[in-house]
Amino acid sequence: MGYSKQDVDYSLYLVTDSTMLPQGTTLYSQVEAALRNGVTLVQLREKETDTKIFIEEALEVQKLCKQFKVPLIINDRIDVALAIDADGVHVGQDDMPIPMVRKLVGPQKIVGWSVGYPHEVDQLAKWGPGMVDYIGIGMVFPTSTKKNPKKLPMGPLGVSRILDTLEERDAHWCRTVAIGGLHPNNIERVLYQCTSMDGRRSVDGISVVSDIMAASDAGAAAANLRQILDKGRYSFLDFSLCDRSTDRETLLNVANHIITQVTESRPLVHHITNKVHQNFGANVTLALGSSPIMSEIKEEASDLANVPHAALLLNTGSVAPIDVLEAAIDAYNAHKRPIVFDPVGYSATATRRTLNDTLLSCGQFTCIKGNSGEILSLAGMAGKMKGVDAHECECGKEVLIQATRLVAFKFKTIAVCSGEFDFIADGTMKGAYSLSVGSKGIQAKDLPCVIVENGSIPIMGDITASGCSLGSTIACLLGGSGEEANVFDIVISAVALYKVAGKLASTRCQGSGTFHVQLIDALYQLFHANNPRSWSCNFEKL
Ligand SMILES: Cc1nc(C(=O)O)sc1CCOP(=O)(O)O
Ligand SMILES: C=C1C=NC(C(F)(F)F)=NC1=N
Repeated sequence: MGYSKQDVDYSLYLVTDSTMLPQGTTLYSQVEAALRNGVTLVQLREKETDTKIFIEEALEVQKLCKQFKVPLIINDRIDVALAIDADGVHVGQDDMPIPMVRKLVGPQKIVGWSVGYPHEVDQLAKWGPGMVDYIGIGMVFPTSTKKNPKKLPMGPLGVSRILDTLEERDAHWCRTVAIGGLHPNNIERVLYQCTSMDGRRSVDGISVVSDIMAASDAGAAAANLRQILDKGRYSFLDFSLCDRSTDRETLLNVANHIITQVTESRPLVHHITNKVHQNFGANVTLALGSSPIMSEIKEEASDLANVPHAALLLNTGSVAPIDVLEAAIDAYNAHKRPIVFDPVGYSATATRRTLNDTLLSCGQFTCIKGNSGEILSLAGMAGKMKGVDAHECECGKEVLIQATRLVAFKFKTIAVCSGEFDFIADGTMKGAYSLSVGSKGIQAKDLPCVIVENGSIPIMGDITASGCSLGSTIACLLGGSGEEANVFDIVISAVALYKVAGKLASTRCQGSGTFHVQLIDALYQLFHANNPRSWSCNFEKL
């Protein structure tokens, strides 16, 4: 190998499989086309091939790799790797133990290991730098390529957890690739979402089998993956994620402009929400000059996402089947339209936690909004909760600010923690992602955060769907905004509008029944007056 192990480029790692070759292609034609179009590392993985043929294939593939100066890794078969003097080997958890592999291949060869759990990183760290050079983190998404998988898909959150463990164990020498069900429709999201909490690590590359090996045009498939890797920006919205300073003056101007745009565009706000919220959410949406639709029909999700200015409010108090929710997330992500996610009762029960975790791993949300209990749980700070109900969470502002920033960072989203004080943090990083270096040192504590408050409104907690309808309000403003708007400003404007309306309604109502009606009136009046300068709430920019 004419280069040192440190120089290996893990960015686009092809793992071969001869059982899925399309008509008219061969193992060699697919590998060569892939090498010609940006693959930087090749692993020969032929689980069903006899040794003699495997050796012949390995020697042929080795010639191709040498032509393109790309290292060749042999999967599992240490004997074959030694026989042809390959550049390295990759072994799984049930294959030959790593220390034995290292002893056989010597210090110069690349040794890769399949890792699916943090405890396997603990072992790798114990062995130290001379053993494992890189790990394949998988499987990220479901895949039919790996027969009898022993692991469940871990999702982007699972990848981030492995990256965190590498950082915690200071395994700085170890490189990483993600693998499992990776395709053009989800790779940007993996690169964007999978960063360690210390801001220092993201995966060094992605590894694919079927996206290239089963492609009728392997060169085009590889080139497409290459451009995704080099792009460095996940544009999950068709409007900008540009940064904007949110001082009060600017913000009030922006709020006025956003409301004007909503008025002109009358956004379609697609609610998938719980039965209690449906009627009230529809009336809040209408009061805000927007058009509500409550649809839980899987087949129409794509048509609705395609309607100009559509936005999705996904409130997991809904009892819609999970495949409907996942289809809606896919549709709105595919159409680059905003999704507001309200993980109602997150972690209150194991069922809800599992449902919410599944949804969190299957898409990119523009905004995640919850009460303090939900946000603390999402942040992994549930220990700070006193009870599951928001009112009982008497933890201080500092803790809630920290939790809101952690949720924003973990999910690369605009996180909203609603309560007497509303906390809003921007973790979108303007959609930027980089291989290897994570968020370039930016951590949750560094994220922009704004506090909106307007005095306490106790009666807000005495009506149904008051929190859920903040979600409707955020979705209306996100749906109606134009391409130059900034998502952080839009969400802050929506939170402020809702807070001012709540306060106004609480001074006019005679009880919780009229509060409901007064809240809709206040939203209607504030929206149509469109005079944010008159809004009484305070902003604090941290
Ligand atoms: C070889 C392999 N290892 C996995 C793991 O999770 O360790 S998943 C996998 C197959 C990945 O194939 P595709 O890119 O076609 O989904
Ligand atoms: C099972 C595997 C898991 N990961 C990888 C790679 F991505 F290449 F590291 N290769 C494998 N064969």
